[in-house]
Amino acid sequence: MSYHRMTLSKFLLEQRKMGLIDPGLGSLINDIESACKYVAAAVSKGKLASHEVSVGVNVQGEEQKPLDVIANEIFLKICEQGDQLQGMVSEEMETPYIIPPEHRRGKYLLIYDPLDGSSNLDVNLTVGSIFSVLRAPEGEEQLEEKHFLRPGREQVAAGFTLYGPSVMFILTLGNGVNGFTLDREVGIFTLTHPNMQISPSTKEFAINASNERFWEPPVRRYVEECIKGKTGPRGKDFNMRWIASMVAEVYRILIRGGLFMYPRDTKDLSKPGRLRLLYEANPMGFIVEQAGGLISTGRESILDVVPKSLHQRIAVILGSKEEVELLNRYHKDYDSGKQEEFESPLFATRSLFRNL
Ligand SMILES: O=P(O)(O)OC[C@H]1O[C@](O)(COP(=O)(O)O)[C@@H](O)[C@@H]1O
Ligand SMILES: [Mg+2]
Ligand SMILES: [Mg+2]
Repeated sequence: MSYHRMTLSKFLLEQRKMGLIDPGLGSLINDIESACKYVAAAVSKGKLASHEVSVGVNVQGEEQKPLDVIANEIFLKICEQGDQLQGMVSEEMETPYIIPPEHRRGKYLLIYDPLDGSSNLDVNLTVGSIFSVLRAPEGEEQLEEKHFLRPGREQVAAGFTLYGPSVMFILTLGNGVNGFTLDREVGIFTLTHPNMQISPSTKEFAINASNERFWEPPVRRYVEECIKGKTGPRGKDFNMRWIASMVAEVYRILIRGGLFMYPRDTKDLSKPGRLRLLYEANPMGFIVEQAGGLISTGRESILDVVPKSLHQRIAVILGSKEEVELLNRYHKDYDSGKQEEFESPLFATRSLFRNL
């Protein structure tokens, strides 16, 4: 039983008492928490939850799963009724949802990925929801798309959930990262992972290696050196993971360190990365930096990027500080011409996994 632990509601109350958040933000996090519990219940029903939902192709051109649509609706309905928002942006909606006047009393904007890693639903692996909270503009008559296009540094809260063997809620309000586990029998999130910290060094990295031939030289150099292990320049053996579910990858990094990247590649030059800036990279970046890690494109901190569009994609490198710093250095070396070996046409045709 979990009754001796601090609940998420009590945690938010304490934050309010200490003057770290205002009551509106506390209520909004409570609404998001409720939405996540409903999504968790739907996800755990699997195919049983999926009937009678019409799915299509979302604005990214990706096929929606029924649970993407169900989770999106749950967030919309619960967070609108909570009266703390002016508007919402979601992976599953092309344009912002402006809260109708009768509920538009709040001071915040919510940006979310209702279900992350949804390609894992069919195989019953961990998925989650990701959210980012911004302050709504003051004194604006009309809320518009441009009001959501703000750098990640301006987030006032961010978090994600895991719908896995246990349901978890990871939260930052800008003063550290705390993890809560759902006690399913009583329906309450309780604080199980206070003050989460990412270790600065690691021996684990995560990348979708099937894209190897499209990687830029600095990324190839990094991965090659990790694979060489003890016999290479890193002088230690590395392990590799790829879950194809960013929420699960970031959680693993919060627990035991690591490096995760979906870097810029040449697969589709119209897309500067796979992951989305507003509802994947920014909230995860806020969490990772609050836990002592780093997030970068390889060339700049993601949290400083000024978004140009709602569904903008971006290169993501995040996790243990020393590894992200190393990758930043490799990008710098390459851009300044110092990484000559990797510019040679010979290297471009070599496979990291064949010729070691
Ligand atoms: O299938 P790939 O190319 O390995 O991509 C995996 C990545 O795509 C994502 O699933 C994208 O998220 P969505 O499921 O919300 O579209 C990430 O969670 C994950 O890191
Ligand atoms: Mg996602
Ligand atoms: Mg999604």
